[in-house]
Parts: sequence; structure tokens; C-alpha cells
Amino acid sequence: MIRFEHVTKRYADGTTAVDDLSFEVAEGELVTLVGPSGCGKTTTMKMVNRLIEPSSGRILLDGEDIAAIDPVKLRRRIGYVIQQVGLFPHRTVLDNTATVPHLLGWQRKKGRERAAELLDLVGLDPSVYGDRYPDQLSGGQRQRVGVARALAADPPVLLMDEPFGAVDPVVREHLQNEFLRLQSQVRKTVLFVTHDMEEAVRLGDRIAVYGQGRIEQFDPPAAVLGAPATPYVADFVGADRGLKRLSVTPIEPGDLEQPPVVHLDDPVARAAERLAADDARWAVVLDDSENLHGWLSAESASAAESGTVRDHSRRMEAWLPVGASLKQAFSTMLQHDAGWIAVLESDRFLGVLTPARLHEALRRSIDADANAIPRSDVNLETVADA
Ligand SMILES: Nc1ncnc2c1ncn2[C@@H]1O[C@H](COP(=O)(O)OP(=O)(O)OP(=O)(O)O)[C@@H](O)[C@H]1O
Repeated sequence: MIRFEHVTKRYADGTTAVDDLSFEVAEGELVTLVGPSGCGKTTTMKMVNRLIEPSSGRILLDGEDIAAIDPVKLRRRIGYVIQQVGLFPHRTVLDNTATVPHLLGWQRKKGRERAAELLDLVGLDPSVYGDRYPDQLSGGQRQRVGVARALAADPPVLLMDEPFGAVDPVVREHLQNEFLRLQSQVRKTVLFVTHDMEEAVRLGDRIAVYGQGRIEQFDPPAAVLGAPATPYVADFVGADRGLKRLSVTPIEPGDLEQPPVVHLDDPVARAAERLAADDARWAVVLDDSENLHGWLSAESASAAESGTVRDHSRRMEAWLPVGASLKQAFSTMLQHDAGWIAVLESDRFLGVLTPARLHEALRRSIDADANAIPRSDVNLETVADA
């Protein structure tokens, strides 16, 4: 979709901002460009919509050399979101969002309808926010309007230059999650500039890690974290990359522990025997449809004199779908102050993740990436401590 072929940008003062860059971004892919200040990320991005012209090399959009496309027409195919959102202060949120449809000559009504639809999509109720002016919004809300505006004419490509850089970390994480949800619906081809590795890892299908004017590594997040291509990348990714990996490592069925399982209508005495036989401290409780209900402790089962599991079990709120990240698992454990969480596929109970299993999964994933083998093939005995 976007292809850089040996692109170099040398500014008039002799600064080489980008040096012989070649890479390709597939349709519907989100690539994050990450690197220290001044390494050429913004220059790379601005060459795509011809705000900056390359000194040599060429850039293709859908196979077409962009040098041959009229810049104004080109920019209509490319949404652009920047940190200083650049909303028009004297226009309402709705009118700001409809800017591009308006420039494209859409009828006013159609443009405003589309704008309202997009505000809704980015989580701003148009009937509440549509008639406000930009200075009547929070920073996070203004960023959302910026994203809605960039999407208004439904461009296939989005360029985003530190779009969430100016908001506090909590709002930022919220915007990132919303943006991921949005992207799963609209599937744009996205170049996303950030200098925050955590953001690059959370959002990118692939990450381009920049050194001075060059890409040092161009890989999916797990590979960048697990197998940094050069000492520079390892250094940039940081010593806490094990921690960052949590957000890109999914829970797999092989990570789970299988405690005893009992059912709601089982006599509690039988459940107690089962727990004693397995020498287990607790059992998972399922209902008739094999859906998770909660748990039963060995202590309350053996103390019970009569009744069914239903009478002595407790509900379990801490669960996640298989495929959720280890970071979500960790955070769910903390939130519920739980020593384990249930992992489900649709509604079906698959097993439980404990802190020890979580740590094992993390160690396995590091070794799997370093040796390019599946996680299930990793022999933990031979894995060095993460
Ligand atoms: N108009 C210009 N003239 C001369 N040098 C420039 C110009 N614009 C950018 N540069 C230089 O080119 C290099 C790359 O700049 P660029 O803005 O692409 O970096 P960046 O990675 O986006 O940095 P940041 O994260 O700080 O925005 C820097 O050394 C910068 O000083």
C-alpha cells in the first residue's frame, strides 16, 4: 500500500534526516515509527503526503509514484492527525469534523451527517459535543475530534504524528484503546509516529525502530522486544522489555493450570472428597452448561455438613478470554486481589492462570522469540531467567 524505495531526505543546510530508507506497509496495517528525537520520523511521514519532498528515491501509494500525483488530490486520500490538533477555534466540533467533506464539495447536510457518525465512532456523542467549540473540550476530547476529522472523508491511509503526545498517561492509554477498537473496525493503513516505546508496542502490527535517519529493525512488537536486532535497539527498547512484553504476549491454552472442577449441583461431600484426593486447596465451580460460576475452597467444602456445591461456593469475577494479554491478566489479578484468574473461550472454561504460570508464559515467550520456535516447544529448564 505504501512503499518507500531508497528514499533520502537531505535538507538545504546539509542535514541528512532520512538516509536510503526502504520499507513497505501493507494495506490495513498499522506501523509505528519509534525512535529518539530528531531521528527522522516526522520527515518520513511528511514525505508521504508531500509536505516534504524527498531528495532521492521514490514513494509509491498503491503502486503509484506519489511524485506524479497532485499534492492536493493526494492529501484527500490521506488523513493526517498531529499533536497540536489544529482545530479551527471559531468553528463548532461538528463543523471542524466536516472540514474535509466540505473541501471535497459534499453537500452540507451529507457532510454534517458523516461528521456526526464519526464523532459517535470516536466516542463523542454528537448531540452533546457537536455544537461546542474546541476550547470547551478537554485535551483528550480534542484529540478524538482530530481523529474523527482525519477519518471524515474515509481516506484509505492515515498519518498520525504523536497524536496522543499532549495528554496525560491515563487519558493516553484510554485513547490508545479506543483507537485500537476503531482501527479494528475501519482497518486503515496507518503510519503512526511516537517516541514512546510502550505506545509503539501497544498499537503497532509492526514497529520501525529508528536510529539516526535509518531503520534499525522493522518487526512485530514481540520480535522487537524478544530479539532486538542490534545493541542500539536493545538499548532503546530498555532493560524493562520483559515488562513491556506483557502487553504483547497473549494467554495461550498451554499456559493454564487445571485445578479440580466440580459442578453446582454436586453434593458438597463428594466435592470435598475430590479436593482431598487431589490434595487441592480449591476447585473451580461450573454450572450445568459448563460455564464458569466460581470456586469452592477445600476448607469450606470439608466444613460443610450437607448440601450442594451451590450452597458453599463463591462467585468468581476475575476472568479473561484466551488470547488476552498477560498484562491484562496481571492487572485483572491485582484489581480483584485474586491469586488466579479463570480463562475462558467464548463461555467455555479452559483453565486458570496463576502468577507462577504467568511468569512461565513470559519466560517461554522470550525464549520462543529468541530462537524462532513456538512457545509450546520451549523447555523451561533451559531458559535463563527473564
Ligand atoms: N526544515 C529543516 N531544515 C533542516 N533540518 C531539518 C528540517 N526539518 C527537520 N530537520 C532535521 O532533520 C532531522 C530529523 O527531523 P524530524 O523532525 O524528522 O525528526 P523526528 O524523529 O520526527 O523528531 P521529533 O521526535 O523530535 O519530532 C533532525 O535533525 C532535524 O533537526
